[in-house]
Amino acid sequence: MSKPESKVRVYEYAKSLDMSSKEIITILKKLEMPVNNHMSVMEPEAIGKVEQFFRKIKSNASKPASPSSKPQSNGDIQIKNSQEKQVGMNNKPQTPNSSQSQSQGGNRPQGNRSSSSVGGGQSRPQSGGASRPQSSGQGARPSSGGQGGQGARPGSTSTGSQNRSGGGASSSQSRGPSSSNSSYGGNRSGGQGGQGGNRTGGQGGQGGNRTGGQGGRPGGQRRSDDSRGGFRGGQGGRGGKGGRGGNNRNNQPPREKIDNTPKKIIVRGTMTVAETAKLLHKDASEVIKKLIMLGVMATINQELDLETIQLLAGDFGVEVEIKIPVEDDRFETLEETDEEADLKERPPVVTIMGHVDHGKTTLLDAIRSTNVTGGEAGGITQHIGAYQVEINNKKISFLDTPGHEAFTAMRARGAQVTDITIIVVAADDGVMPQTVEAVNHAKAANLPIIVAVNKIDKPGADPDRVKQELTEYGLVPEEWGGDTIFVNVSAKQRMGLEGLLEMILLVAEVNDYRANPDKRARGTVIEAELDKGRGPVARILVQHGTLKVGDAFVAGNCFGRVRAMVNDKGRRLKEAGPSTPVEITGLTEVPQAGDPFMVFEDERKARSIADKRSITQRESDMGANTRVTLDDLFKHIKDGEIKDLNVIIKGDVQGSVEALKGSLAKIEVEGVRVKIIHSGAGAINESDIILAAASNAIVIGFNVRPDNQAALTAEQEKVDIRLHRVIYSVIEEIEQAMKGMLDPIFKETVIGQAEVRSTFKVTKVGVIAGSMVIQGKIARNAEARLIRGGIVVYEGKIDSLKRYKDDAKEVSQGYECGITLDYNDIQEGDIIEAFVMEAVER
Ligand SMILES: Nc1nc2c(ncn2[C@@H]2O[C@H](COP(=O)(O)OP(=O)(O)OP(=O)(O)O)[C@@H](O)[C@H]2O)c(=O)[nH]1
Repeated sequence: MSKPESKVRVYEYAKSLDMSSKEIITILKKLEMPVNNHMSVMEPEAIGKVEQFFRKIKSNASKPASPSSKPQSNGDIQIKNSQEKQVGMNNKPQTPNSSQSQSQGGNRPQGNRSSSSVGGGQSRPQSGGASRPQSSGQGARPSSGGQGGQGARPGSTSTGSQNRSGGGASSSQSRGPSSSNSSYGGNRSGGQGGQGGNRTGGQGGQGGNRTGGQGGRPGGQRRSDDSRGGFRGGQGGRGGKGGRGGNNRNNQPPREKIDNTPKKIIVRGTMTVAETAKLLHKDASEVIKKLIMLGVMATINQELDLETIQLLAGDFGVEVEIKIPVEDDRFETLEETDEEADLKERPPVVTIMGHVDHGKTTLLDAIRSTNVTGGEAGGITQHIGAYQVEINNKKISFLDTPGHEAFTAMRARGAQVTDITIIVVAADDGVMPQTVEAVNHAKAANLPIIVAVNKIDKPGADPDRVKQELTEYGLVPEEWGGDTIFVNVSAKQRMGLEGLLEMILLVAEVNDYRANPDKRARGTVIEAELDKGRGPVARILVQHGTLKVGDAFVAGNCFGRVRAMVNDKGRRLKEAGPSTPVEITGLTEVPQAGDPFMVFEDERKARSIADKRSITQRESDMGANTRVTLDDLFKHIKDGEIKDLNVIIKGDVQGSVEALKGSLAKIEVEGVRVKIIHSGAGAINESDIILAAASNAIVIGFNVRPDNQAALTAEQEKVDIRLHRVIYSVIEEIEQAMKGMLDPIFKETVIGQAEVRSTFKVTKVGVIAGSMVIQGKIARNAEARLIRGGIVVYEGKIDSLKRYKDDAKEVSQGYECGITLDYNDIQEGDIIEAFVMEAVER
């Protein structure tokens, strides 16, 4: 049988190697072997040479894997044939076939057991070789097994070659024959087989060989497979099929492929080509080919998107079910419902706000230092953005960053970390603008408010006046029939602090703050920074579940694994439950304050979610704004998204603010009402913008302008600011917007600002403002407004613009100029803002 089998046609041989006939013909021609076309018969010699050629390539390649890939496959058919022959031939003598035989030799390996038994005895050579096999080192190395794989195909040979060397000795002893065979890689392989598979070999000479091929694989065990599939086996993986190998001998049809393609696969996200192939039960090379046919050039490690995976699977006739946990990458919106029984009481989280210098920091420090719990005394307190105190065996967590801007900025990012707010008001100073802002920020967040009337130790302290003033803002003390808790304290003298803490506990009790500690942790980043020594550090408030060292997590668009965790006393923790502030290391990047934090099952998952989040964020950054603007107000109203139009009003004087509030309250448009969430006199500041952003509000400026920072933040946060000088026009604009009837309008574009450095009175001309252009440019034909302390004191045309004595068309930033307006009350320090009106499409 050997003979017939040894005759293989080019196309068969090519097919067995997963190659094209053309490629084989090219190789044969290169090797100067006679060949006409794909039907040409390949004599053993030709096959041997081709295999040798592959072997050579292989041994030159640093990585055995790649080249082999194809070749190996060859093994399949051909080899089988060869094997079969081999079997028949077992005897080494047959060198001729050897080429194949060798290959087969490799194949045979499998023979070990089964076959071996058969031929075993006969093939001494190998057997011989075989025996030592292991010893042979190379073959021996299990790894060689891998090689064995290669061995299978051409590779096998190569292996073989090594083997030999390795087994050299042995082989040599084993006998020349094999060596002679060795001329073909195969032989050697046999030889090696000896070594590798040897053991097997031990039994049957040939067995040995075959083994050889795979032999590599220590496989004594695998033998079973091996036994069959020689080559394929060798080639790895396919070993399975190899099984047939065994049969081969019986001349069964060379390869009948068992189609184990799944009917359906479940896809949970993007996958690499290798992963997809595995899922489809296909060789990566097969998948890559298919992809090429689909017009996708991909490498084995390339990530395939869902669409491509679907296409690909469809091409293999496999149904795809996509199961992507969508909510995972927007985990902050994930609403987890816990069983009532799993909820345990948790400490309240408190934020302190108030007007500048009213004592927020002093109060925070006082509370912290007077309430170090016994167990933790002596710990070095450190700033981690929040801290916990204990009173009456109950804990309270304080956020350490006082100020409503920080609070609202977090809220604007979607973070709801606070349960209770404390508004600090100095008893000697009373309610000030930022007190009102703080109250409105707390109210906008729907949080309970406790008023701490501070500095009661001061001589001019008048707590009742504070109470009185706050009633105007809806905070009425209990003793006056309201429901707001007022506590008199002196942060400096540490008076009244316990009372304050007790009140916090009371509010907490009433509101019954609870969380489930027995699940994966979720929380919010309070602060984060890059520490030179420790890398990115994040201060987290755990809000649900329990965070443990070693947990993989996502924070914003960053991910990591909790390497170390310390609390505010500098103590290392292994785990942290709800309402606990902790500082963690183990992040890959620095997240932002307000970023949501959540634990995931492993780092891989965390990474993929972080990646998805950053992509989504980039997309939304590029996309349209999500804030309400007057221009699209009507659409929101129609869509039922808006029932209250949140508005912040800033005016030049309290009187005009009140007038405007009254007029806006009267606007009636079906189903919608104007809700003023904050108002005050003075320029529009950053705090207003942040509040607007957090509350989806528009800002109305009445005779005031945004300060620079506010303008910048408004642009970033896409907050709609409407500036007016006539109450009527405000009302009309809002009303029209609510009805969806805003006319196309002219939009004002500020082109520059100049600061008045000195003024000169010139008869008949008026006051000349000697100014420095501090931003943009001032143009002669632009309109101008004069701003003093954020308030617009005049608006009109620019009368004249001069550089030295000459009229100028425009003057750019960094240059001085003289400006006259049709208005003479110009003062040093005033800002002249130049603007033009441009028609904009709605
Ligand atoms: N007499 C007296 N002085 C106090 C009290 N609390 C704070 N102060 C003083 O008031 C000043 C301002 O206190 P801070 O705690 O810095 O005020 P703050 O509200 O944190 O100020 P900003 O951080 O600037 O917003 C400091 O000089 C404190 O010593 C108090 O209860 N009594």
